[in-house]
Amino acid sequence: MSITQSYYMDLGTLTLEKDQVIRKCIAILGIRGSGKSNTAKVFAEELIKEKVPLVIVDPDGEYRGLEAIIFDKFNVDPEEVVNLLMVGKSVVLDVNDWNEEVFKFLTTFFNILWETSKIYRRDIFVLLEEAHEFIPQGTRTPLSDVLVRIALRGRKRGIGMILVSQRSAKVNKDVLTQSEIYFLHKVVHPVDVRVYKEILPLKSREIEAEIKAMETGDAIFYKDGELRKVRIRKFDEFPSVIQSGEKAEI
Ligand SMILES: Nc1ncnc2c1ncn2[C@@H]1O[C@H](COP(=O)(O)OP(=O)(O)OP(=O)(O)O)[C@@H](O)[C@H]1O
Repeated sequence: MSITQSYYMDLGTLTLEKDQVIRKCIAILGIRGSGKSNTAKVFAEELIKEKVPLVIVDPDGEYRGLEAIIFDKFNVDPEEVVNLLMVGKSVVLDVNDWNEEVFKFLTTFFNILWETSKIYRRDIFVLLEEAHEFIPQGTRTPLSDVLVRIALRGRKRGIGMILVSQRSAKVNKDVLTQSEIYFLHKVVHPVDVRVYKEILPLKSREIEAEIKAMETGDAIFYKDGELRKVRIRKFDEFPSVIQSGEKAEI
């Protein structure tokens, strides 16, 4: 007798099939403390369980406890890190100490990832925490250029993207409006509420009422015209199986 593999991602009151999410662009938005990083971590954890590796760009050192290799020094060959992804390992790039070296590393890394995925295609995800910092609206850098290209054209090469941001209005508009799945946590600022009004097919009053009632972990889930209020489960910071919680040395 064989054990059937589960292809379902358990996110709390929401269950998604892996095939519904791979190669998609997913936006997770909300104010500080609304639970968006928790949502992103739960999502990442479920992808890893389904053998879909991620590269997580983490400016706040929040992505501990995942089955992933953590880099916080960038004197490594970016190609080697791309190769880890291509063999199915997830990677956290802890970019807390932001400087020119990190910027160059990320730019080179994502360009190599883009080129490699043309030849050696496998389903992977790029997760950008504080996405407005990397793909801002109205400003271009060599890094934002390659990330926007991946977000908009990555699907054909197997690359999905997860954007996490507390400043919806400051994220590159093309990428945000072309996202295919949204987790919209609480927002307060009228500029960010307006972004939700552009995304959701609801009346302004309805959106305002929904947002007002939201608590930490609550989100509006929106995908292919389907709209649901969901509650995301809490990420377990200390899972029983940690393959690599230490700093990476390669
Ligand atoms: N679904 C949830 N159930 C229970 N607790 C949650 C949930 N989501 C988040 N929390 C808790 O709320 C706090 C804030 O969560 P989180 O860091 O995910 O928010 P955030 O929106 O990403 O904030 P920030 O922008 O500051 O990172 C954390 O202590 C987290 O454990």
